Amino acid sequence: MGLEGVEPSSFMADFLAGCGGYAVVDGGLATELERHGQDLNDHLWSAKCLISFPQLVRRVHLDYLEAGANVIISASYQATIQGFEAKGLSVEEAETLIKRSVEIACEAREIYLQRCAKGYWDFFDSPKIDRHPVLVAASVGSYGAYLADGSEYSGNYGASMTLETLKEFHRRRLQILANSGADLIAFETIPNKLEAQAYVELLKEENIDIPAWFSFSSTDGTNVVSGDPIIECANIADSCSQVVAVGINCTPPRLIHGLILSIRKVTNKPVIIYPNSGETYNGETKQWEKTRGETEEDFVSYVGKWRDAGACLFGGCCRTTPNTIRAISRVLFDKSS
Ligand code: MET
Ligand SMILES: [Zn+2]
Repeated sequence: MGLEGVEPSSFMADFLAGCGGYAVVDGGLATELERHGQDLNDHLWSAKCLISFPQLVRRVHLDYLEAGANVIISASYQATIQGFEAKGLSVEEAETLIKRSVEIACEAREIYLQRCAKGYWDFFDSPKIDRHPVLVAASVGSYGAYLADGSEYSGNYGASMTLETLKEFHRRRLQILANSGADLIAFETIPNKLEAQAYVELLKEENIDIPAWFSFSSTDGTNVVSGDPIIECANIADSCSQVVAVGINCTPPRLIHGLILSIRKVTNKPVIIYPNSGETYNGETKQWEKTRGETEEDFVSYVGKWRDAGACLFGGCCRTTPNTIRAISRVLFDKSS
């Protein structure tokens, strides 16, 4: 199926065509930094690494590119001016770090493309990789991700939360990311309708001139984490002409198929999915817990089914690794090695 029946904007259509019909998105960033030994048990999460170990952030982006990713997502998910200020940084320093997150991803792309041009990989006898188009997506995490109090996974911001408050929270970072050299904005792990609406209005009010994707998360396969129906959320994304893909991230693989079908009922925009490993994050203990024993093999065995259901962009979220991405790439492009 793939692109059949889908009318993406020319931006996404051209990109997908250049990738061979489907695109591979990277895998978990913060959890991969943790796997490399970083202690990110902090309100800033992956953004902490922008300060303490930017070379590692670049290395992980590069690992994902080598694994076959066509899209890498910047380490700005939890990088907010308000969060950096709370750590004692000035507004100027915070803004520089947010911009830097995209620059680091662009540097990784540059290194990768240079290596491809030089045939570096053949020389080192690494798995052969084709030169492929690469986009840098600037990550925007939710207000709940900034709060780092679990509301990222409940979508519950309290009765007094308003659209205007959310817009003001996100406005400045979005302006910075839109002018950072990123190809598009990745609004990730959106937990409720209100925040999706805030993003739509901000894209318009701020005349953001790069495209965006909207990606929601779910724990029941029908609603996003707040309980708002995925269909209503996808409708909001569909209403915005700058949105070039709509989908799901940081959600267990077993729920993805049904969610793709729901999203496709209300939009013809390309569907993006990048599930987590199937483990569950416990906000209190701040640990990932095994749930139904989903393994990497299970994850990858779903990919063909997700493609048949109409998804066009495939990657991984928390606790997935470059190995997951390599396997997705093999399934999609039928690579023998
Ligand atoms: C909680 S979802 C996190 C998404 C982010 N792009 C990351 O991988 O770190
Ligand atoms: Zn995640």
